[in-house]
Amino acid sequence: MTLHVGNEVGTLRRVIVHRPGLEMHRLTPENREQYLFDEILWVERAQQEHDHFVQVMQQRGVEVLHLADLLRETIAVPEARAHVLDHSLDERHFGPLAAGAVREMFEGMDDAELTTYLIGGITKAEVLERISSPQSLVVEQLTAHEALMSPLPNHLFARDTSAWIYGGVAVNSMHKKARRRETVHYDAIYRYHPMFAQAGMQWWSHGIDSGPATAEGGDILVLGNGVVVVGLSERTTAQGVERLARRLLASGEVTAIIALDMPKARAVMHLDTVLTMVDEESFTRYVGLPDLPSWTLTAGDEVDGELQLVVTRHAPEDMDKVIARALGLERLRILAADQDPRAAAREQWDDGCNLLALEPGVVLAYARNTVTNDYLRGLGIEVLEIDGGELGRGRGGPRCMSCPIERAPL
Ligand SMILES: NC(=[NH2+])NCCC[C@H](N)C(=O)O
Repeated sequence: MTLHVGNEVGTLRRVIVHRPGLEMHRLTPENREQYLFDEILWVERAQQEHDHFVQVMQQRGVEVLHLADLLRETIAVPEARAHVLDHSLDERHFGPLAAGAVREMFEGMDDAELTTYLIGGITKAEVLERISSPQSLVVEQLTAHEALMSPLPNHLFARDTSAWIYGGVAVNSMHKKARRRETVHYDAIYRYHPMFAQAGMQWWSHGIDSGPATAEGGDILVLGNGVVVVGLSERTTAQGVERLARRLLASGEVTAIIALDMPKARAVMHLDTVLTMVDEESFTRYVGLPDLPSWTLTAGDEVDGELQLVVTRHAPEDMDKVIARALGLERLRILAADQDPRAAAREQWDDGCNLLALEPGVVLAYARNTVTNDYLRGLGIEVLEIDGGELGRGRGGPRCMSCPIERAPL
């Protein structure tokens, strides 16, 4: 089996997901916003919904890997364990007084326990159950149930933190502080986990040291035909796209990157909240999305060993044409149910456009978006539904909750 994602809709073979756990129990009405959730979750129900999500994929023959298993198996490698702790626990976060003692505490945990707290974060009270209080202003000023290490509830949205693009992986630098430590986990998994360490894939980016040059997987669509579409969004910056584009184009695996200039707003925080692919020529597109200006990036000359990029601007009204041309199509088939703008906005907010294709013309969707789903069915598309009443509270649907690592070619 090869790790390769050369398109958005070819038969999905292997995918990484994350089942909600301890980290979701950490969300409160006070902190949910800081953690990018619009509501707190009924965790047990969210887990049931997630189990169903996984089951639907498995029934279609998809091999589903769980982030927590991958992380646990990764930190079983001593070098990987040290790498994760080095990048998770430095004194900028814990202060010079507590950092040593906290590190020792984590080093003493077995792989399963360490995995739980790396993802779930740890409170002051949980630390003091294990070690006597270090002399530390950082620890001192927390109340018992405040987090000494923050939880990572957005690991649920596996799509964003790493993204497979053709024969390589981009380990992404995350825009929001609440998500930055997620990158450490994926970085370690792809470097050290036995499934990936010898796989020989390309690394399109090392988010762990990319800082403000952010790019997130929800903004990246691998169209096929050597083309990638990227959203310049609330989360993905032009700097991030340039860095990614340079490596992609230098490899020769990618011939063009189309960057769409998106509105910067929470409701459309990533491109896949408004545009996803359903089959080789069809896209669901949110009707409220205006035509966007775009740029095509292609390879230029090499100057002093560095590939220069050619940047070509396109007018908003050419958006679909630019994408169609790159795909070698006459035109795109744009799918958007006919409904009043408020109803359409409600379904977009509930991830009606955030579809995960399991094969061409077969998509996974939240059941609540009845108008969109019925409309797609009317066009002969097979829509597999899951409940997302709880899962959707952090604003993400089936596409966001999945990180494909292998898809069949078309
Ligand atoms: N690819 C996506 N649309 N991801 C949705 C991510 C939602 C998450 N709560 C965030 O704000 O980051």
